[in-house]
Amino acid sequence: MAATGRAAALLQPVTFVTGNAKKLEEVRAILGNSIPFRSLKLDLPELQGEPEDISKEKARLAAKEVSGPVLVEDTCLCFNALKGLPGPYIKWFLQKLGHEGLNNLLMAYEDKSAYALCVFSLALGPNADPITFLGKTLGKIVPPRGPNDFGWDPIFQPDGYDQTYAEMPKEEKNKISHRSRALALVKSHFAEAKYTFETEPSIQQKWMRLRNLGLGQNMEKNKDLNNASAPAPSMPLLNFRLEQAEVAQQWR
Ligand SMILES: O=c1nc[nH]c2c1ncn2[C@H]1C[C@H](O)[C@@H](COP(=O)(O)OP(=O)(O)OP(=O)(O)O)O1
Ligand SMILES: [Mg+2]
Repeated sequence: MAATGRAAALLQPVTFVTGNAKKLEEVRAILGNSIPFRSLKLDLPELQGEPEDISKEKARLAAKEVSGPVLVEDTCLCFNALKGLPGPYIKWFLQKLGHEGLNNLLMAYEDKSAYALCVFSLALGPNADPITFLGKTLGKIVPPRGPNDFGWDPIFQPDGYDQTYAEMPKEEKNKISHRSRALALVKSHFAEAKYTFETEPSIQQKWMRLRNLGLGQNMEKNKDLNNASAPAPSMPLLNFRLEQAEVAQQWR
């Protein structure tokens, strides 16, 4: 299902899959109501390799898990003196070395410059080729300053600012961050592609219509599955929804 010419109809809203609550918080704040999405907390296995390949593979795995359209992202912190490392491995470097250890990695170098890189991948379904969106913010690595509530924020000071990401008000970080720059491209893509979404309430309305027409015998027992607050759909639920949507189509 490629986004060419005609608007693609997505059965479900896009699911943003991440195991990181702080990422989700920022994505929510940055996207607002611009793209209808829901979230699923899942720590996906990550391939080793180039950031774009890691992100794309995450999207493929996520789309299989969700059986629908997904958005994922992979974040890198790249030190220029180390030719881009730790890059996508920053999570493990941070976990093992902490902020001080990351600073120490650069002790032998004068060049403390670094960049934060965010690679979002959108997969429209389990068999679709993911599309990537890159956002980059240049800065430098400094001894930690500010609240320690999100990863390496206290040691990254973006160029042109005298505060670290951690010291900045959230809205300020979200204006210039690697994540917001990548999401600006995601937003433009959605605006251009004009995807249409089969939203939960409309599925529910169709279900009500079918039930009123006496076609809902098998659906009564699945009623709770159609609750909009139900957890993200598993394969059987998606099939069930598909059937419903298809049957509903005939009765439009
Ligand atoms: O804006 C950020 N400011 C500070 N730290 C950040 C930021 N964004 C990601 N991070 C941290 C989280 C993780 O330690 C590593 C990226 O690893 P990464 O695999 O992308 O994130 P994750 O495993 O926590 O969540 P996910 O389930 O989406 O893969 O950098
Ligand atoms: Mg991860």
